[in-house]
Amino acid sequence: MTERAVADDHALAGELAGAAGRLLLGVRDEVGFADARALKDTGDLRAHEYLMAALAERCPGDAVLSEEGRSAAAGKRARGADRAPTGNTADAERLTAGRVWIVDPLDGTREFSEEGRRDWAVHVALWERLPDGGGRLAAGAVALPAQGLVLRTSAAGGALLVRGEAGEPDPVTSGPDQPREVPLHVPAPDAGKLRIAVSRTRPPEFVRLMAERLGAGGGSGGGADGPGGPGGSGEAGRGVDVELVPIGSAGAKISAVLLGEVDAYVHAGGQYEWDSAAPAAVALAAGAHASRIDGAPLAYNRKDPLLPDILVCHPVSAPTLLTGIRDVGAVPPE
Ligand SMILES: Nc1ncnc2c1ncn2[C@@H]1O[C@H](COP(=O)(O)O)[C@@H](OP(=O)(O)O)[C@H]1O
Ligand SMILES: [Mg+2]
Repeated sequence: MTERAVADDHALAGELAGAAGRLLLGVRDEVGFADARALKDTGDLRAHEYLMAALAERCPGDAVLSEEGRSAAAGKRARGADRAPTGNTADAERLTAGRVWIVDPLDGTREFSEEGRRDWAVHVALWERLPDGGGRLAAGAVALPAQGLVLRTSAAGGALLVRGEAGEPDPVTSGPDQPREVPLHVPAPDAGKLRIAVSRTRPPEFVRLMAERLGAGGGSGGGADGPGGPGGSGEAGRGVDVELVPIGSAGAKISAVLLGEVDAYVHAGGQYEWDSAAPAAVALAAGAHASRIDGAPLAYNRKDPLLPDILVCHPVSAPTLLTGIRDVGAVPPE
């Protein structure tokens, strides 16, 4: 039986993601931007080691699956490191564990190494085994250190936006008269418009095709919101004004959906459980739709952590997007 070392896993996820985020801001200051490889390696390793040590101390007995913990098995060390990173819980143990922390110590490593970019994140999620043998994301937090924000699940149910936890509070959005913690609900899109976040470096080709089709009023119109698009009038032939917005980091893109900066995130072609576990936990708690691009639920703590595609949006947009994705032939075969 796993010993529960904390009363509130949600607050702990937020605290650890925020602290790792502050540490990463310090690494940016210390290492600088002249050698991008050195900055990426140092950031990955330091945030990973911090989270591994903090989870071992605060939640002894829980299993951990971290992006950087894989390198330990391969005996890989970051440049300048005197040893390989602390390893993940062995697969045999993780796959029978009751509680598994799924963490990405630095998501959007490329953007972290580019001066001035704010689209990188720290992901901390908790997966919990259910009595029926299945599992669910029980808690999650995404820190956006360069934006001074943490988005996390709440013990009361729902999600919270916490300002100033991961870094300096943004002076535009935070001040003495602004509450530090506010409930977070995914906003509905404007009628007839869809801003879709895509990878800066690996945008799936089908998203552009889908945008063109939706813009031309195409699609099989299977969505509950009709062929006019999310919140649209549903008049046949009227297109949705689709804009593709390149953003780095899965966590930053899903946060952008929850903060109303974009309306959806669509990705395919490759990704792992740590890239989406924490942001998906927060998104679902904030009332968003989060699924595979064929509409199937996202499943975590599998033997193979590959989880190559994802759709996150307001539930009102999900039928249009799932239909649009299917119509351009992007749904992978079973
Ligand atoms: N085709 C692919 N294969 C493997 N990982 C991918 C991928 N596309 C995106 N990712 C991972 O998903 C995260 C977000 O990517 P992007 O910024 O391109 O949207 C990145 O995580 P890391 O930065 O932790 O490596 C990236 O490595
Ligand atoms: Mg990642």
